[in-house]
Amino acid sequence: MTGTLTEKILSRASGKAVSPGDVIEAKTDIVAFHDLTGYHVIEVMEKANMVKIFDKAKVVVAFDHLSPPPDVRSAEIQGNIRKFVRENKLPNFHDINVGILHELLIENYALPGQVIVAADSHTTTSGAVGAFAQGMGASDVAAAVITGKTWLVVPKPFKVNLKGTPGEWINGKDVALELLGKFKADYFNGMSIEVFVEDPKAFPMDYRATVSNMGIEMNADTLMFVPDAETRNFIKGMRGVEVELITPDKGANYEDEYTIELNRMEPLVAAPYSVDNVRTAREESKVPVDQVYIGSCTNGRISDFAIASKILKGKKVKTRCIAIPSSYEMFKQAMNRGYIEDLVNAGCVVTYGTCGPCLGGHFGVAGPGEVIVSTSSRNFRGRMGSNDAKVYLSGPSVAAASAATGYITDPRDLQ
Ligand SMILES: CC(C)[C@H](C(=O)O)[C@@H](O)C(=O)O
Ligand code: SF4
Repeated sequence: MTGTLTEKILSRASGKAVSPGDVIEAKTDIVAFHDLTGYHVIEVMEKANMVKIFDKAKVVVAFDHLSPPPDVRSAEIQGNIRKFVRENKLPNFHDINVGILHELLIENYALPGQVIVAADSHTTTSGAVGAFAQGMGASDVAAAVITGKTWLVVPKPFKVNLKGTPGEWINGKDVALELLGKFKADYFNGMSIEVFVEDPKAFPMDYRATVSNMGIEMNADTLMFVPDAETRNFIKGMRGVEVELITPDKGANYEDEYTIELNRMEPLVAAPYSVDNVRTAREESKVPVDQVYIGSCTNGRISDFAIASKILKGKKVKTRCIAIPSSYEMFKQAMNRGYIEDLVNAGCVVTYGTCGPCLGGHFGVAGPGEVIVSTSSRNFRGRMGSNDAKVYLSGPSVAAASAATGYITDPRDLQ
């Protein structure tokens, strides 16, 4: 039998040949939670009187949402989780100085062919390295922490082909927005998206992580890039290990497929209040902007900072601009390459490794009536603060260009 990537991974994890629609019990390779949901995961385990852990090495905990704690309640929650981590001797714990969970999973843990579940919807991000990664609620994650297993409905596979090479200002976000604009936010419900990249070098891991991250905005169960030379090089570069690549069989069956010609793409935005309200940045070029946010587990990686610094170096921002690399590692890389200095000199406020303004938590919450251009994942009403704020999602090139001019700006139109 020929299998898709989804079928091959889930067959391995469940110990039997699977097909779309099957309800299966799958072994989990990594189970993870963060401060905000970890609180509930632990509560579920304690209430059930089942505080045991299937494999301590396979549980990952990171502080990112309430981090560093903006209030007493958040500090208390983090304190309780630290205690749980200490008492259960969990080795893979990342306190406030490491970064956003999904970024840490890609940098340090996720491998092609794994099944990863975590108590956060953007767990799909690990699909970038070819893992079947799905976000789940706290109870399901608690069950996986205890048993090392989870139940799943095998999704229907959909194939996306990325052809050619993206232009200078195009990034993974534009591909995600293109898919959202074309198919809308609920089309991929019950499906897994498998992305085939024609030229592995043309679409690097950072871009892949952005697209996989937004897989959940497309309502897909997961969004995986078929592992290739880029996957191998990325993991070797980050962790010094060689990985085995798992790939779909030739002739595997997909529900449908869609091809994107990368060289024909233009910088896109998602206008308020929906991720699939997609337009070109040029169509929105009259909109004045109050604040720009460059960061989050969607677009806070080194290539995002490279683009932002290329645009803002030597300029002064005309909006408030907040820039947050998604992890300490990304911060250090951006610092060593001079990007942090460029952004600070341009007038940006920079910190690292927190969800911060992405979900209106802290570090730059949107005020009433304000217009925000953000590289993060969601733009529904109230997402980044006030219900009356308007959030436009974009990639880093449009975000940085908009900070430079004070209006939504396609970087090709910068003087
Ligand atoms: C708080 C958490 C449960 C949530 C998620 O699951 O995605 C958050 O990370 C988000 O991006 O909205
Ligand atoms: S950065 Fe935003 S999208 Fe990512 S986990 Fe944090 S709140 Fe969710």
